[in-house]
Amino acid sequence: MSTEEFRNEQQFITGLYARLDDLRDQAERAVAAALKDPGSTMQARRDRDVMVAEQSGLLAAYNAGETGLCFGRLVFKDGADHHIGRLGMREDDEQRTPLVLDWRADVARPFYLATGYEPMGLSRRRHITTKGREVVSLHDEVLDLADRTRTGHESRDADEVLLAALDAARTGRMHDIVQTIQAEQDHIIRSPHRGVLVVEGGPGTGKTAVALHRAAYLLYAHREQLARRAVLIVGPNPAFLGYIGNVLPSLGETGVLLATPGELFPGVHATGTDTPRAAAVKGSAAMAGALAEAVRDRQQVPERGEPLIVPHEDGDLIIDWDMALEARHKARETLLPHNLARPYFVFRILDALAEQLADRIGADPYGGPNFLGPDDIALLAKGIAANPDVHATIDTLWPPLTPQQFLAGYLAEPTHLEDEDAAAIRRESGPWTPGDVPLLDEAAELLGEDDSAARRAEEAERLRAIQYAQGVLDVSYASRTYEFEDKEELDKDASEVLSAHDIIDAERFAERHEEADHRSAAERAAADRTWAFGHIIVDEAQELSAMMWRLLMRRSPTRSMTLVGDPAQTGDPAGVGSWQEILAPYVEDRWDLVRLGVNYRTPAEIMAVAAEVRREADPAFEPPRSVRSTGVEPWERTVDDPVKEAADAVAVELRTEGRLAVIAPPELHPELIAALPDAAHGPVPDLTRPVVLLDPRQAKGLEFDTVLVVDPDAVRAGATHGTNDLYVALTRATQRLGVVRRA
Ligand SMILES: Nc1ncnc2c1ncn2[C@@H]1O[C@H](COP(=O)(O)OP(=O)(O)OP(=O)(O)O)[C@@H](O)[C@H]1O
Repeated sequence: MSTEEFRNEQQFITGLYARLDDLRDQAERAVAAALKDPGSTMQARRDRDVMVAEQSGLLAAYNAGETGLCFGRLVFKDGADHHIGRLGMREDDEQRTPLVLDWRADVARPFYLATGYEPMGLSRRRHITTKGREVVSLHDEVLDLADRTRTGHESRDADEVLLAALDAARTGRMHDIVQTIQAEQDHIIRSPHRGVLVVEGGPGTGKTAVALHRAAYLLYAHREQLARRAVLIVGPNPAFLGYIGNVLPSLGETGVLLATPGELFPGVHATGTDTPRAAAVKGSAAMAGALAEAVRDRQQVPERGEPLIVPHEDGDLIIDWDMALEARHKARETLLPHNLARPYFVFRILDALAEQLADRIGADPYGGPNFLGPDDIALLAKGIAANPDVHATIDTLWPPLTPQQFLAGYLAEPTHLEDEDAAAIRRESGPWTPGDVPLLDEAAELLGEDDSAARRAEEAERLRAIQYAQGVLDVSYASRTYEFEDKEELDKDASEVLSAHDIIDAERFAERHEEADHRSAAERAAADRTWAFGHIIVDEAQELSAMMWRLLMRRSPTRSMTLVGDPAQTGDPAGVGSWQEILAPYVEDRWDLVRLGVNYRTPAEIMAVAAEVRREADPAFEPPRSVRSTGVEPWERTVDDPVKEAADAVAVELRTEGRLAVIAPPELHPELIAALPDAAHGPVPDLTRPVVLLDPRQAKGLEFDTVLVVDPDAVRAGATHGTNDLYVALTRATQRLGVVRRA
């Protein structure tokens, strides 16, 4: 419809894109010029790195703005009139007049919250739908009933834009929802709650969408702090991370680390899998105690009456029960982790051995004082300390340990567990599993890193940086004295004019510049086990084990977290049942719970089938209310050959638009792969392909236009939480569901 209103809007949007092109150009040129300049001094290089990082961030945001740059407009009763978009932009004039407001700005809030009852000062709200740079449609809602002006774009159905988004064919990648965030979601996204916020809701209620938009909002509202400390988003599996990976970049945000729980120990790739029983044992809180005991077991003393004897040039050295026990007691008394307490043990033994040798060599046979002077004894001690056999023997008692060495040894011979539990996790070799990752982290805490060499190098670098910073400050100070030649004037003004010298000392100056590391905060965080994140978001939080929670809490000393999940979808045998149980050890009852109750994904017809499955376990179960009903009933067939039936059904369903998933228990996959040669499959399948084969666990968090669930009885019987897995599988479709049952 080409009304004048429409033409005006198009003109505005065209102007907006022209401004975007300009800004993008400027940023591109700035980055290109900076990269060309090698930087003559260290300072220049650091400045350049900061600039490149800043401008690259801007560039990413401008590129993200290309689609759906502006999607709304708010006209207030008082005449104020604002366009709302994916990012905020200003005019290139002296006042830097706002052209379009970032959706996260406070002024933009009525776009999501205003209603006829609560118009929040609005007279009219407009949804602008664009395709590329073209305006496709306008939907106006009149919120001020006294306003009689009509544009010809007034919408009869307020949810038209939302329903169009929900009905659209899926692409295999999640999209942002900035244009249609609903009020209940907006409250969570912008929640000022600083501690742990739990968002609970059934399938399709937008938990993932809300979590991601909350990350974007927090990065906007607390940019300074969060850009430095980074935001961590934990998702259940790599396919899921691929599925959600575009949402934040599409909102112009890149300072975020996405990881599965199995990726949270730097340097370890957890490619193995545990049996359900092993996963449950490894995930249980009891493991923390067992590992702590096992570390103590690695701090040994010789048997009583069976001392260790080390041949030495000045005579045999004897490490006996008494000596080692006393040294161990002293080392443990420090309360330091194993590797950091180890030097105390070693020095104590070396001292005792030196004393032992001195007593023997210098002893006066007639009972007089020892013949040896302090210098002789020092020389003896030096000889002992330089003897590699002595160290090798001490190592057998209190060995330096890496988390990997320790855990591999522990898994080969698990201790401090019930026999059956120990048997379930025993493993001589093989790759690390995701269940091992929190155990490695626990071990790293118990052992403490022996990072003395790295720390020495770091300290040397820091001192060098301070020296350099001192030089820079001296130059700045010198230039100031030059400006205030008159001594009197200098004294007079010194109290009013602050220079860098007054504000920071060299040490802080150096630290500030260290922050200008070439890598982004997210990259640095990924490589650092001890990184403290500014905020952590956990999706499918119900899946994490008690041991995994210990790891995550270590990464979040401020306990600034958003956890989203649905206990009814728990699949992992080690998943912790209740939020209270998860959180009480860390924050007691200082956490907030909010619920989402509307299902935006699954049509009512499909949800009714899924709810029946849930009711087997929980007869009172009420599913979240579906926003849509499509009139298309799910089908179910019982056949002798479910694989053939599934392949035939795929051929039929492929005639409709969008993506299709075949969700089947893992044991059926080889046959299904043969029957569906074009289907994407494997641990990280390409979700953008027309047909994808998944097992129910992989399907977590994903969605498709059409879903075929094959052999549901095997899904239900195949896992600890088989009914939950089936429920997850049945709730993945946005349009059509078929179930192929084995006769
Ligand atoms: N306000 C909204 N506007 C448009 N689409 C929305 C909105 N809220 C949710 N959706 C869509 O609904 C679908 C389900 O959302 P999401 O995956 O976040 O749900 P979920 O609660 O995490 O589901 P599950 O627990 O089943 O994984 C997605 O396609 C999402 O984009």
